Amino acid sequence: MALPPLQLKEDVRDHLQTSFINDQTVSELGKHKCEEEFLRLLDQLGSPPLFTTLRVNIHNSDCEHIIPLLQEEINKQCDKRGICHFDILKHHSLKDVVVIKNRGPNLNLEQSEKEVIVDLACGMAVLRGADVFVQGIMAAHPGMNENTLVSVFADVEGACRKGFVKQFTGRKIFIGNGVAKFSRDKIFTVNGMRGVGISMTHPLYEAPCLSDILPELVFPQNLPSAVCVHVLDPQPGELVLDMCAAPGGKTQHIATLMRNEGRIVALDKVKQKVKRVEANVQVWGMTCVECYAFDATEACRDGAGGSPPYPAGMFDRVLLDAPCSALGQRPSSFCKMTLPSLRSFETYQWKFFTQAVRLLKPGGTLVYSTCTITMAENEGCVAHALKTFPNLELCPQIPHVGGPGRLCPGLTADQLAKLQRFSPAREEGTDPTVDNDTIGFFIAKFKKKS
Ligand SMILES: C[S@@+](CC[C@H](N)C(=O)[O-])C[C@H]1O[C@@H](n2cnc3c(N)ncnc32)[C@H](O)[C@@H]1O
Repeated sequence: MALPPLQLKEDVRDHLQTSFINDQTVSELGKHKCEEEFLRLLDQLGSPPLFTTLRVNIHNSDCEHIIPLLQEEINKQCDKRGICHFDILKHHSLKDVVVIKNRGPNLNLEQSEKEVIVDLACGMAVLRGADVFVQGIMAAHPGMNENTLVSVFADVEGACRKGFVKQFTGRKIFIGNGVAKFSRDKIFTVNGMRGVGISMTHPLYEAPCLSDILPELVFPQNLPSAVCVHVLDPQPGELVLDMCAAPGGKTQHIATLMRNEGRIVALDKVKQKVKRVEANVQVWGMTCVECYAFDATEACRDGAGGSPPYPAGMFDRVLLDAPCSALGQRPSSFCKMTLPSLRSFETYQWKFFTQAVRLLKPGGTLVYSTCTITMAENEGCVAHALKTFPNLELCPQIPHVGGPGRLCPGLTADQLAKLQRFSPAREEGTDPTVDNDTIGFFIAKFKKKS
């Protein structure tokens, strides 16, 4: 293993393990297999997916036109970095997704004694193809000048102080080699330094760097997020609510599938983040979206009007891409979350869920999704929803490229088959594919009975 498994606080890990290795899973697979699967899951979460996916703008163009343009941009980038080109292919079933196979891990890289330490978020972005931006650099070897070859490490536990001079001996992981764009002095003494600080010429994992590539034509997005909006299946002319919209990737996708016809209400609690949603829909020329900074747990109020809150029974479709513990994100080396904060998501999500059900028209569609792996935030939430709201019916999903829901109390085999869980712990011996080597993600689709 080139990278260590995801490290969790002990009680969080125990909690997860107990819910994963439950009576149902043990009787189906046996305890040993369940334990192995859990370890595989933590291993995979520690490494980046081997595929990069981008959603393309099929409102103004199509894959046939966009792939050559994208190929040209990415080839230029590869030539600049001195790495081989990547092939870009259409996804086998999603008409608006293209796929790039990354490379790695490169286990033959020699490490330089000139080390650069970057913060964990920066390190995780590098593992998915980014360069090191100056803001992410925590420490650098005193002999680092412009064009010095350096080895880059991520500070796993956030223990390195900015500008630390000696060699950092805390927990760190090697993420590749690169060339410094500035001297150490400049990075730590000149105010307001920005831009690429280390160009990653030999990263542990090679993937294209996608920031700002053809923003009006492509949107880098994890595959399950794109699947989620296809499952919602919004139609031109409908009234759709995106309850937790920022940064707006799914809002942009909903607008595209609606061919910019109809009305989408996009809410997010954080005002600054709402600007990102606006920018992401504008860059694709979408004008059917209204964005509001609003607390979606209070989005339904009788007698309300044209801006939030809204009256019950108003929306044709609701997407609840809920705030969650985000334990499906990859790569992820270390999670500081405590057990009480992990557990707090279940109650928080329920507040959104009850509002979503009220806001939906009879006959309307609700899609609930998370980017986490816990049972309580996923299958547990669905079981609770079906018990609480007899007027909700669980629906099959199209497309269904992930696996079924995970065995748990309260859901039948038929119901689990209607859920879509993307689990990075793919079965032992199976090759990674774009559909099984993803972030951890969960989708449930409901219909409100008339
Ligand atoms: C999983 S992210 C949504 C990602 C988004 N759907 C996308 O695809 O780009 C969850 C979002 O919920 C927002 N959020 C958290 N609490 C909220 C609340 N009470 N009301 C509305 N949005 C909230 C967060 O700010 C965050 O942007």
